[in-house]
Amino acid sequence: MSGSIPSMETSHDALRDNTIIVVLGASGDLAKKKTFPALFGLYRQGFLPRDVKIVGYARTKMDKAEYHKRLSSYFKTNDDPEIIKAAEDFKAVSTYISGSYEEPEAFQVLNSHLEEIEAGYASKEANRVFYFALPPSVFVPVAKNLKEQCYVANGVNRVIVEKPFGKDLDSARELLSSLKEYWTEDETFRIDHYLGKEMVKNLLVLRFANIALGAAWDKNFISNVQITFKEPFGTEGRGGYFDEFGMIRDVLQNHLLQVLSILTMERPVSFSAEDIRDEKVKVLRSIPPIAKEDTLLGQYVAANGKPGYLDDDTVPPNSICPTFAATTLWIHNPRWEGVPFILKAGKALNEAKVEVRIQFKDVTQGIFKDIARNELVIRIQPSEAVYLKMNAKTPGLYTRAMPTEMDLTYKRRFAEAKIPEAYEALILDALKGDHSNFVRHDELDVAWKIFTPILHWIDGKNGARPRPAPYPYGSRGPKELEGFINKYGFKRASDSYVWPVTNLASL
Ligand SMILES: NC(=O)C1=CN([C@@H]2O[C@H](COP(=O)(O)OP(=O)(O)OC[C@H]3O[C@@H](n4cnc5c(N)ncnc54)[C@H](OP(=O)(O)O)[C@@H]3O)[C@@H](O)[C@H]2O)C=CC1
Ligand SMILES: O=C1O[C@H](COP(=O)(O)O)[C@@H](O)[C@H](O)[C@H]1O
Repeated sequence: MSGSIPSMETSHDALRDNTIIVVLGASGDLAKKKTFPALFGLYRQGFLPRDVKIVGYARTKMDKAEYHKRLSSYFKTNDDPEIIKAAEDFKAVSTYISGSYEEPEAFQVLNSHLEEIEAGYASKEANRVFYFALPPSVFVPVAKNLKEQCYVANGVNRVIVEKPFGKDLDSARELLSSLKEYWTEDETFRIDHYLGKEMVKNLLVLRFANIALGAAWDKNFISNVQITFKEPFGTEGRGGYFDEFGMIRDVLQNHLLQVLSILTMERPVSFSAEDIRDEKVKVLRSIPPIAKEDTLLGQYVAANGKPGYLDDDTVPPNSICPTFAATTLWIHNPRWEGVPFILKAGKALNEAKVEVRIQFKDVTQGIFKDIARNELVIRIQPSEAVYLKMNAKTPGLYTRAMPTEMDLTYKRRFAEAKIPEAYEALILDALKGDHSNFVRHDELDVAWKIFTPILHWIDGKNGARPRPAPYPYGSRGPKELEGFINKYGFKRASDSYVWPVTNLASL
């Protein structure tokens, strides 16, 4: 079939029936905001295995009615009878067990509950998928207890684990090796939810299915690349968690580095998980640890009636944790030598946006004076879009060039398409046994190697801790940002550029 990508569409170990999905930490924030809504979305669209059962597990004591009431509050039904009916059906296949994360006896109770469900299966095959919506402090005891008390011999067992995977290279290695004592790499699905985002998944196709783009994808044509994450809100009550990690561990070391690796890797031999991940690891290994000089840190302060980071009661007083970070990475390989990759992310900024901006080099001057550079912008969210900023003749009886764009805005081009939620896509991949969009152990190792020295410097491991530059809540970031980006050769578009539709609400 023209345009199909065969190895992406098939999978060897897809779970089609006799499957229980166990959500551990079912009372928590992630379960509420992402895991259960995604499971419900998949259930409603008929993507979960036939006769699936979903079991919640956490310490909080809840009876069935209370648990079901909670589940109902997690789903948006929009008063649509079809969705309301699906929510009732989903609750009918959902049960809850409360128990500790440390005690084997509690997991024996969970196992008995799972066996009761499985006793009703027509065949002996039984598959169990365990989703860790849990704080990392209990990852290891839960992994151990599940393996020792809840592992089935006559079927497939899988664990889906959430970040953070450690705080630096040593702690990540320790965590990985502890989990590996109980669960094999093949059974483990490490989520980085950016790998489930539609536009991130599109990067491979954009790059390798377009010969014109592929031909210009190197140091000969590209001047600099920015990968930007902006959130318009602060930590707002999550400061306790955030302060322990900071912006680099929260977003750059995982989400933005994943985007960078797909953007810069060589063409994989096939779309199989290992071929893709081999190439990602290879390019990441060509990146040396980030230098202090290539780093800009910031922390938001009160402005426009909004509180500063230090005004959040859950943040330790006088914290110098960065809520904004920009770092420049260099890839020492023949394709990318000398091209700066600027990764920047911040909380409490002026807008919500995640995008990749690839700025091409100047055209030869002579017939043109001060002509704008081409830029390829890949907007990951909100409102997925790809647009190429290019120069064109202004229509009329004179010859003048103006910057314009070729624009692929999804809502216009694919008006009828439903863009899946990242967690829906990833849970479905885990059920199919497809690891392509999950993080392999060696990817994680090399990612931490790149970031650990700069994180240790920020943590004050080798001397005084750097103070982040203040920036007002709702601004574009620290005032030093413009100079920071310009020093890597970025040239801002001239004032004559008319930006493409930015009123996303109108699309
Ligand atoms: N929330 C989010 O938006 C995101 C979260 N994540 C990751 O997902 C995982 C879960 O996050 P989240 O749901 O926010 O976490 P929560 O703090 O909500 O914890 C989940 C559940 O774990 C139990 N729990 C909480 N603290 C402890 C503790 N100290 N010891 C033992 N059990 C505890 C609680 O259940 P009970 O007391 O009932 O057992 C709680 O409901 C984390 O690894 C997080 O980093 C990743 C991306 C986004
Ligand atoms: O992992 C995280 O990601 C979210 C942003 O996710 P998005 O899908 O809304 O872009 C971020 O808010 C959070 O701090 C971080 O832990």
